Amino acid sequence: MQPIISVSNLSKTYETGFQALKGVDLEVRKGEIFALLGPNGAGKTTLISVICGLVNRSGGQVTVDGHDILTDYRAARALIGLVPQELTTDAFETVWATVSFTRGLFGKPADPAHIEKVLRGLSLWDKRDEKIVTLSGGMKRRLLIAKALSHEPRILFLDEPTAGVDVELRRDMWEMVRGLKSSGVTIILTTHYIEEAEEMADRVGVISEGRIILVEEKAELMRKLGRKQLTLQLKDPLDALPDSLGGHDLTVSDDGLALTYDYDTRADRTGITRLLRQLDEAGIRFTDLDTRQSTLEEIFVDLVRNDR
Ligand SMILES: Nc1ncnc2c1ncn2[C@@H]1O[C@H](COP(=O)(O)OP(=O)(O)OP(=O)(O)O)[C@@H](O)[C@H]1O
Repeated sequence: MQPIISVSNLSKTYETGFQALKGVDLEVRKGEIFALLGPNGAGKTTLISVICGLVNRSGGQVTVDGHDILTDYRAARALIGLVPQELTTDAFETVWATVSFTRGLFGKPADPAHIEKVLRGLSLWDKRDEKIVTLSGGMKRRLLIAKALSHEPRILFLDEPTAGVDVELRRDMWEMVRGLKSSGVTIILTTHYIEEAEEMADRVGVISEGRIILVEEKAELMRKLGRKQLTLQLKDPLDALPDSLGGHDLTVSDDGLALTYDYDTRADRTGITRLLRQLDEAGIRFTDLDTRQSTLEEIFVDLVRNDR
């Protein structure tokens, strides 16, 4: 599929000499939800700030729907809506005025019907005449999104959209993001919350210390890298593992009634057949069994650790 954003060999060194991006290559596909995951300070905000033209690159190239972000800045920027982490807007403006004004900044003609739709979609319609200072934290977050959508962008960046928001707002945001995707908007979100990527993303990119260490389809990522855990509920408690089972990655629960076996779904042999045979030979009976796939969180922690 045609990429809508292409980043190649992008680097960024801040004035302090700190190299926040080290040769990033990334393509975001049209219409997808792309989650950029990474620990604190990994370079997520720097990367999206460069793509949105807020921070100058030190090297490399970025195009947005074919427009170079430097030489063709206006065209590139007009396609993008950015929901930053914090609100930096005139506190004494009303909700309606600030969202309408933001649209104008992108050279778009006034369109009260669109602004109304955006405000209603974010439950801000009743607050349209209120001054920003009077809004709650959650309402301010909604306002940030309204501003970003005011000029009907084709690409929406959400920088840690749900950090510190309540469950209701998080749910509303996820619903809004799904709605935007179904209308063809490409969404890139940065997050610390793995469940957010797991819930929302089509693809996941992991960034660590200024480098993209992995880009994968979410489902593929979980399938390929996921470790699985097999838990056997034992008929009789086990005091200790018999020597014959010493070769397996096994743990006995404190009460001796559950045995867990960790295995790698990528391995040619998972060892399950052998394990079950050896259990039988050792006279260990079980009453139930289940398997559990690693979460994206576990995968992510593993990836970042291995990269060090
Ligand atoms: N203006 C700046 N000058 C110098 N260093 C900076 C500047 N902005 C960011 N950095 C450094 O660049 C690194 C990457 O920062 P960035 O904000 O991109 O990370 P992040 O992945 O978004 O982190 P977080 O999840 O904490 O928001 C950090 O070490 C940060 O201290």
